[in-house]
Order: sequence, then C-alpha cells, then structure tokens
Amino acid sequence: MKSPIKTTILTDIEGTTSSISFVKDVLFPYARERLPAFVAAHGDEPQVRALLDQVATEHGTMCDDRMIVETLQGWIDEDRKHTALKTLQGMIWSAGYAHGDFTAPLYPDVAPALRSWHAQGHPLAVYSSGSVPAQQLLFSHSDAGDLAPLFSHYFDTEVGHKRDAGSYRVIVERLGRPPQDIVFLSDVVEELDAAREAGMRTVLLDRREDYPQPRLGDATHGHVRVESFSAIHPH
Ligand SMILES: CSCCC(=O)C(=O)COP(=O)(O)O
Ligand SMILES: [Mg+2]
Repeated sequence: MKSPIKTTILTDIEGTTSSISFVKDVLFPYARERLPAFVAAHGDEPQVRALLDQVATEHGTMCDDRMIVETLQGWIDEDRKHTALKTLQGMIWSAGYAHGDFTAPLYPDVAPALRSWHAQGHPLAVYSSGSVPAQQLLFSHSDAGDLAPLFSHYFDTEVGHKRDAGSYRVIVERLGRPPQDIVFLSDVVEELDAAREAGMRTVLLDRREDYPQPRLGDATHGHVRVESFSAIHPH
C-alpha cells in the first residue's frame, strides 16, 4: 500500500521554538556589543565588505565604518529584519556559540515534538528572519542537543519578508509540495495570514511566557491556536 504523504512542518523560531527573551536579551545585545570589533577585524573580507556596502548605500550619505556600525546598531535596536544585518549577526553569533558564550534554549515541548515528527516521517523546515547559518547554529547548539539534522530545508529573508504571501509561495515551490500539505507554525498572526494566503495551513503558537494575555476570539485571525508543540498532531 502506498504510504500517505506526510504534512511538512515549517516553523518560525523567535516566539515559536525559542523565547523572545533569548533573541532580544541574549543574541541581539551580543551582536550589538561586538559589531565594532567585528567590523574592524573583518571589514576587509569581501563578503563582509559587500554587506557593509549595502548598509552604506541604504544609509544614503557618504558613510565610514563607524557610521555603518552605528546604523547597524540602530537597526538592532529597532529589530529591523534587514538581510545584511541578519547575515552579519549570524557571523558574530557563530563565534559566540563556538566560544561557549551561550547555547540556545528551546521551549521544553519543542525538541520532543520535532524528534517525534521526524521519526514519523514528517519533513521539517525552518523559516526565520535570522539568516540560514544563524538558524543552523541555533538548532545545532540547542540545550536539547544537535537538532539541525532533523531539518531538510532552511529559509530566511532571501525568499522575501515573513509578512508577504509571495515569500510563502517561493517556499512552496522550493519544498515541492502542495501548499495544503504544509503547516506553518508562528507566534505572529500577520505571518500566518501571509502563509494562509499562499495556501498553507497555519497554527498560532500562543506562548504564555511571551504573550501573557492569551490571544482568543478575533485576535487569532481564525488560525488554529495552541500553547505548546505537544498539542500539534500533524497527519
Ligand atoms: C536564527 S535565530 C535569530 C532570530 C532573529 O534574528 C530574528 O530576527 C527572529 O526572527 P523570527 O523570524 O525567528 O521571529
Ligand atoms: Mg516569531
């Protein structure tokens, strides 16, 4: 008998697998503080220079490295999901993980669910504003061990922004699955709205730690709402 197609699970990171506080209070300050030294040490490397030049172009005026660093630090403070910033942050976090300055905490329900879904044959993928290398670092240095091999695909803002339906259409194309066979997990209703517009199924993660007021009724925008991965049973 032909085995049924298993739902592909596409997950967000911040507020879905990992607390907002880990990203905002650990990762972002770590990158912010080390940006000046990182740019001084690596600013002449072609890949880093190209990213810094993108920032300078966007800044609009003649910009030296000090101004570029200040611009990037301002973007970190604003939580801008800019692809060049996210790539540079990932490079700085790489050293942080390598030096053991931090590991990546996951909500306690996440690793058991990911392992179980993987064992059942569900393809797993990530879509986060953090760069693909940053996503891989996070899952390979999780408090629950190396989970990176569980995922077959990683997507970042190279496919587009998370609130644009077009980004999810690109992901559908790259996953090679019908959109209705993909379920997107996120804590942000605007992201879920965009995924639903592209035809995906959606689940709102409503984490009590990050969202003390439960989002009920109209606030869920009609998305299935759960508080834990353990309440998700894909087929
Ligand atoms: C890859 S971990 C860092 C996450 C990050 O930089 C970020 O901006 C969070 O975005 P998400 O799309 O995971 O909510
Ligand atoms: Mg999120």
